[in-house]
Amino acid sequence: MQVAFTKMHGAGNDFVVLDATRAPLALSAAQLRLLADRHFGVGADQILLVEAAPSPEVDFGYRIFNADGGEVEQCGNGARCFVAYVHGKGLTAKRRIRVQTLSGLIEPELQPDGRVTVDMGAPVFDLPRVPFEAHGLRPRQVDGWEQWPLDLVGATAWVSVLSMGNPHAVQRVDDVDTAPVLSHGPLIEHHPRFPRRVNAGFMQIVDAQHIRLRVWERGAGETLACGTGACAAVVAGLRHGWLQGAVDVQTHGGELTISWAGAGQPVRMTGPAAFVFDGTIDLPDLP
Ligand SMILES: N[C@H](CCC[C@H](N)C(=O)O)C(=O)O
Repeated sequence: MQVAFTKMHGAGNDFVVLDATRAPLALSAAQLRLLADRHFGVGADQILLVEAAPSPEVDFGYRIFNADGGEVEQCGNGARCFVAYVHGKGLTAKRRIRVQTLSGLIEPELQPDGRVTVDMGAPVFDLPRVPFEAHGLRPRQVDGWEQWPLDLVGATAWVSVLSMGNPHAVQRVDDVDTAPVLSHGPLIEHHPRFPRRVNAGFMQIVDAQHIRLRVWERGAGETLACGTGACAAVVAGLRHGWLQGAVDVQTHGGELTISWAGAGQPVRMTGPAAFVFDGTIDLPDLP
């Protein structure tokens, strides 16, 4: 099957974007994994599907699949690329669009300087909705908010737990360059307390308005940037009282700016979105 695609990235978090607005596109998990494969396919952290509006209240549908082929609820860097894609490809003349995802409505907006701002919706702290199974665990209160102990092999990670539509476990570290991202990241991702797995964030507080962040992503491994991970880290830092106001998040792939006005309010993320190339791939039928 010939599949046309566009390769994009948001701060180095890279995507294969597929236009399914004119005809539905049903790919198997094996086909999605092949598309994301950096040796046998195109290569990407996630596959983004652009779909026709599922209801009159929104402009488009937006589906996200990790490199492992699993569908997920939200992708922040992808949301910025999404609006750049639909505007750049002439699918809309709007610069602010309403997009339906599995986890709800988001509103990305193209800014005059080419960066994109996204209303990512409000964070969720209700542990069963993350989901996180806390029964039998005793949290510790750190400054303004709780952290939960995760028993890893021979170590305990104390994490702040929340959802940005997708699950996040954020821990504070002294130096992201020496943080155990590659060793502890997969252990946290697959920890039994997270029945749908989890994205593992490692946050270094530089000052009240600057952090450095690395994220081991569910279904993709360490990425150069994670938009929802940046939102989750800043929300955790604000709740703990370590951060204030709009926060610049430095990742290996670039810089994001995140702000949150508090409980029940949406998180706003601003950052880049880049086109890389268009292509087609002859995708084999893989069940
Ligand atoms: N790996 C994530 C999905 C992609 C999120 C990330 N690429 C972003 O920019 O938010 C998950 O399984 O929830």
